[in-house]
Amino acid sequence: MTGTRPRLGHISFLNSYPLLWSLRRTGLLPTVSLHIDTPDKLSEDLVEGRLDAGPITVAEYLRHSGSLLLLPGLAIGCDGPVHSCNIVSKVPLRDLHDRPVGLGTTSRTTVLLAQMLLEERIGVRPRYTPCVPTLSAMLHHADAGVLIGDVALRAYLEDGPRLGVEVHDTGGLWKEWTGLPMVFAVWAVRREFAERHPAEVDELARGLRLARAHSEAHLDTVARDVTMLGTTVTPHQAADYFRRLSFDLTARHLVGMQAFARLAAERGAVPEHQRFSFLGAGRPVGSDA
Ligand SMILES: C=C(O[C@@H]1C=C(C(=O)O)C=C[C@H]1O)C(=O)O
Repeated sequence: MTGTRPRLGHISFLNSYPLLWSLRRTGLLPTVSLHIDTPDKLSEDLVEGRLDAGPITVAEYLRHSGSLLLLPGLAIGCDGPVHSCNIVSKVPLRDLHDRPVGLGTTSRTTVLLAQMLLEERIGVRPRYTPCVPTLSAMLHHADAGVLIGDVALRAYLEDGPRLGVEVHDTGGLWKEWTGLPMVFAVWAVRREFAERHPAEVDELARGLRLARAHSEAHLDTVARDVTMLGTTVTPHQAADYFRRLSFDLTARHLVGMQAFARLAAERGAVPEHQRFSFLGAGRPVGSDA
């Protein structure tokens, strides 16, 4: 890559380990400046211009879509239960009316989805409160909580059953409700950065898609390597988890994202009439990965 090294975000959760595993092997890593953080921070950094490109939680993308271009073929989503975007609860969800529910501060999309599910699907109106994203904090301060990432996965695999709390999978609940895939995060580049550095950004987008495809072709090997992260997740659990996640942004995922955008707009949580603008739309892009 010539001159500019794009400042690229990377999510510090297990869900993004396959991409990092591949970035190390497919040659893109030395051409970028990688910033690893939680999705809330990365989204804010991208919107405020401290990053040039990277993953952004869908709720924040919908709030700032005018200044961003989506990178095709990249997402963190699911088509059914995902195991790491959960409502954990001491009581059945239908008993949460007027009860405190903690919203984990690392999430912007799952916390919105959980509110839709609780209010529009289950029919309760809890009292929401922002909360440190750990299971113990949630259960200490509230009757239920919304958690994402590794702590949510651990709640599903170990802590929930051990502590006797219910773990409700928002990906699964969304699928039962709408029949659609759910997209939690997309990859985007700042529009003005893409206009100033078109060649670098095309190369970045192609390199990321190549890395995604490479990791998808080697998921069992990637899952075996998770033991090096010091996580309690076993390679078998990791392989199952990685296969639940959708890393591609397919036409069906976009339909799911549109449905989420509509419901979010009805609640006044994001602007109405979203148009998703992709990098390369309207002009020929070099060869595709
Ligand atoms: C599947 C996940 O997707 C995520 C959920 C996000 C959110 O709720 O805002 C943001 C980014 C992704 O990390 C997860 O975190 O486990």
